[in-house]
This record gives sequence, structure tokens and C-alpha cells, in this order.
Amino acid sequence: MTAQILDGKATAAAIKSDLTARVAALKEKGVTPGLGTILVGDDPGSQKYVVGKHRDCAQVGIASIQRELPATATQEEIEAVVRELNEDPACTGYIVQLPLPRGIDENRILELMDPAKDADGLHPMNLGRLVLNEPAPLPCTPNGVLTLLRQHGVEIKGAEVVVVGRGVTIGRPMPLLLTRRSENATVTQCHTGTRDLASHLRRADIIVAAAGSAHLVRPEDVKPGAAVLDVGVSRNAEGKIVGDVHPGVAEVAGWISPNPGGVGPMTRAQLLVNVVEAAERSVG
Ligand SMILES: Nc1nc(=O)c2c([nH]1)NC[C@@H]1CN(c3ccc(C(=O)N[C@@H](CCC(=O)O)C(=O)O)cc3)C=[N+]21
Repeated sequence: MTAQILDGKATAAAIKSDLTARVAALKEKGVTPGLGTILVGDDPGSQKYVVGKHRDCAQVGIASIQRELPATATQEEIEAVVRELNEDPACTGYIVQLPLPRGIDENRILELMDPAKDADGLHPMNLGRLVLNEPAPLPCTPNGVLTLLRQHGVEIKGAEVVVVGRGVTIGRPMPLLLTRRSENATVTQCHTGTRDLASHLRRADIIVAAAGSAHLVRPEDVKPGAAVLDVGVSRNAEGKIVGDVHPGVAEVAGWISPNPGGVGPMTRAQLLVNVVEAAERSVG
């Protein structure tokens, strides 16, 4: 038996269609949501993601504001663009595409953002609000993972979830979302310091693989019927996306998110959700 698909493409399309109506309602009240992106450098992967984000905006009626800086941009030059978008009334939410080039202090850039315009949910104030159980824009990828599970009826309450990875965009916030009372999962966080990853994976009802290590999760380490979310993105020699989950896992798991076509499109959809929600808050 092969796993059922956690279809991120289809779920993202449904979210976008709901957002299209909400954007139209906002425009009738005189508010046009606008998503800004700040892209530094010429990494082809990052450029492609940013193009995707603006294509999504066009589909739902959100205005696009694009700022690009060369890989040689200084800390001060990037900060100037952050200040500009903080002040720009047409930009109701924005992201700074990560990672930034070596030598740039990423955390200082994130702290400089207006937390009310933080579309990624990565500003320290918004991450702090999440820790304190206060309403905040939620980090897009972890929120996309949850939405994907809910949409396909995968039980989160009481589930043993193993999160692999501790990066700022996924690994660290993911357990915070999963352990809220509304989700009530039990979470084990694994990382490069974990002594026996396989022993943890084998117990998991849900695996969120976000280590960025190609084919890290192998079929023999997955409990039959488990839900496996492949969040990792590496590229092979031909430039093709290789996930954190070995293709053989599809023969063991109950649910699997394809990569591409799984969590990636969900991340983009949740970004739009954050932009629209911020605009809705601004009209009360
Ligand atoms: N501040 C910030 N926020 C981010 O959300 C952020 C970031 N920085 N830096 C990089 C990562 C990566 N990321 C992806 C988003 C969508 C796809 C996506 O839609 N992928 C398609 C395939 C695209 C392709 O073929 O390359 C898919 O999975 O089907 C992938 C990756 C967001 N990130």
C-alpha cells in the first residue's frame, strides 16, 4: 500500500481562492493589501521563490512591492530598504528573503522590521508573542504544515510528533505551534546533536523533516501509517529538488507530502494569509 498524498498544491489553491474574496472585500473598504519582498543577492533558488510569491499575489489581488539588492550590499544598505518598507503605506506586509549573504547580521535586520508588517512571523516580538500565547502572525512553513495535516484529517491531538531540525524558520517554531492547547501534540525535537535519530523516528505518528539533509528519513525508520512531511530542500547535481525524505518512505507511511508540491506551496499560501489578516486588523 502506498501513502496518501498531503496535497499542498490543491490545499494552497483552496486557501488562495478564499483569500481572493477577502482581498476584494478589503478593497471595497479602501484597503489594498501589498506584499513587499526584499531579496539580497542572486541565488537562483531564492529568486525563484520570490517570483512564486509575487505570482500568488497577482492571483489573489494583493499588490507586489519588490526590492532587490546585489550580493555585495552592506548591512546599512539593507537596513535602509527595511526602513523604507516600514514607512511605505502601500506595503502592508513584507518579508526579507533568508538567508542573507555571509557577513550580514540577519537578526538585526529582522529586529528592525515593523512587527505589524512582519508577514513571516519571524520578528522577535512576534516569536515572543507565540511563546506567550498571544495572537501573532504565525511562521508560514510551520503553519502550512499544520494546515496541510488538518485539511487531510490527520489527527494532531495526542499524536507523537518528531520534528527534525532547529532552524529559525521551521524547526524552532514548529513545536511551539504543535504544543498549543488547540493542537495538543506531544513533540520531540531532534537535531544534529541527537544520539539516535532512528529510535525517535520509529515512534512518531507524525514526522516533520526540516533538517535540509537529503533523504535523511529512511523507510526502515518510519512507523507504518505515520504522516511524513518533507520540508527539507536540497538540490542535487542537476539542480533538482531533493527532500529530507527517502522516496521509499511512501511505501510505509500512511500520509506523505510530496516535495515539490507539498509544504512549499503551503508556505506561500500562509504568507498571503498573514498579509490579508494584517490588513483586516488594520480596518478593524
Ligand atoms: N524570509 C523567508 N521566508 C520564507 O518563507 C523563506 C525564506 N525566507 N527563505 C527561503 C525559504 C524557502 N521557501 C520556499 C517557499 C516556497 C517554495 C515552493 O513553493 N516550492 C515549490 C517548488 C518550487 C521549485 O520548483 O523550485 C514546491 O515545493 O512545490 C519553496 C521554498 C521559503 N523560504
